[in-house]
Amino acid sequence: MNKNEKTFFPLFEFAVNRAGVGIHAIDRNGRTVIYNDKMKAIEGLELEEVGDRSILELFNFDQEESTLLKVLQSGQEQLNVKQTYWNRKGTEITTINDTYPVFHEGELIGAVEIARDITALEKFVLHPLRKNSEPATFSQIIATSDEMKTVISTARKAAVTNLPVLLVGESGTGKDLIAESIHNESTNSNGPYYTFFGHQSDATIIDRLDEDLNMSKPFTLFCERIDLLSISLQQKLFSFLKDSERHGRQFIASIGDDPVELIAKGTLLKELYYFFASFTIRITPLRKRKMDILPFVNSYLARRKERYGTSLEGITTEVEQVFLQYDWPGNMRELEFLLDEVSSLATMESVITYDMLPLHFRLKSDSLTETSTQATDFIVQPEKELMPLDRYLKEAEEYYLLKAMKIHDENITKTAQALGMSRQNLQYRLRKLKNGR
Ligand SMILES: Nc1ncnc2c1ncn2[C@@H]1O[C@H](COP(=O)(O)OP(=O)(O)OP(=O)(O)O)[C@@H](O)[C@H]1O
Repeated sequence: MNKNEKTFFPLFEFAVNRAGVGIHAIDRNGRTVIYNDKMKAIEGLELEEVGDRSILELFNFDQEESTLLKVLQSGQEQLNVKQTYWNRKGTEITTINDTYPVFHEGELIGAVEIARDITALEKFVLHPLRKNSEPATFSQIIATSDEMKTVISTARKAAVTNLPVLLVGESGTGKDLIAESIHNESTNSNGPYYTFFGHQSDATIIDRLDEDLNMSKPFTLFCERIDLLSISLQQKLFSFLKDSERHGRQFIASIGDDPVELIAKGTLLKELYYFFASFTIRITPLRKRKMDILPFVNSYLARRKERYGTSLEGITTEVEQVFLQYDWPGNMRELEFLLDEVSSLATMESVITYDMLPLHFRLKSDSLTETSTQATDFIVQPEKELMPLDRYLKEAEEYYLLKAMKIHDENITKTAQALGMSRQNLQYRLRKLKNGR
């Protein structure tokens, strides 16, 4: 570094770290030379971990997977590439990336990626329709158990009264679906339905609520997981709600745990709780109302058959037993994802058999059943149909990594050591498996 560069380096460093976008630059050998604070926040990595290593080594990317490397190889910029992924803290992040090759005196010297975190914007969206393109209504909600029947009848009352509603339940229990059903069956159903996402919102979004919502009337605002907002943002949201209460406006909120406990822990503002508490609806976790599992499976398969003409119609008794014994920590969402995964791989089968369940699920439900999945599953058996090599390798890797993690009490450092790889590499692979699911 010459004298000029030395003097200005702290200025460059300061500016790069204060930038509101993530910046990641690599030199021509793929080594990281800039990795700013915003990028760390987005990707959940520390600079020390990125260090002087090439990103290939760090993440063990396939060459095609890294935009930075692709740009380095092709010398062509790639603009507006949207990516959604879970960083290693398990947070879902959506970014828009621009990646540029950098030339100096006609020679390619590296590449720079600029990432804009648009998670909050992406999530603050008008939600007129759900993923299945039909407006959610109570009739789509599976409610065979007494617990769910009570939930539905209370929610129907809430739809009529227009009073604020608080939905309490673990992740994946259907709070979102119920909130939207309340909207669609209320007198507000002709107005828009907005979702405000607690886990990715900031003060700007609350200001935008003020600007955007005060123009429309009537509307429903669903504040999802308010317990994930900081207390100061909860205060800001509370002031907005208090000032916006008018006829024709329905406010619904959800929280992930018992409100009394959340208030005691200091993660839920008492005033905000009281604002919503007039109709508090508690949704029991799926493990305590297993009666709803099989009706959900049947309804899912029937919907899929009707929509895509798929051949799957049911599950074997063995799979039924596994489903009924498993605890479903991710509730209906976990069951739905599992069925999505199985159905997308099915071809002509009409019944879901135990062998069709993905390995990660069979491993989790292993201890619950006699038919556990063992390493022998990876031995080629003449009576079984061969699976494509890439799927076999993926499943074998998943089996091996999860087993290794289990042996080392889920400790990343110890497992990585035992497997002879870096922590980052192991974390990257686990994250990739999770995203792949
Ligand atoms: N009783 C049910 N009947 C039919 N589908 C359901 C039911 N419960 C949940 N689902 C489906 O499961 C998935 C997850 O539900 P939803 O997003 O409403 O959960 P949530 O409680 O809002 O989760 P989070 O707290 O993580 O936002 C959705 O696709 C939803 O349609």
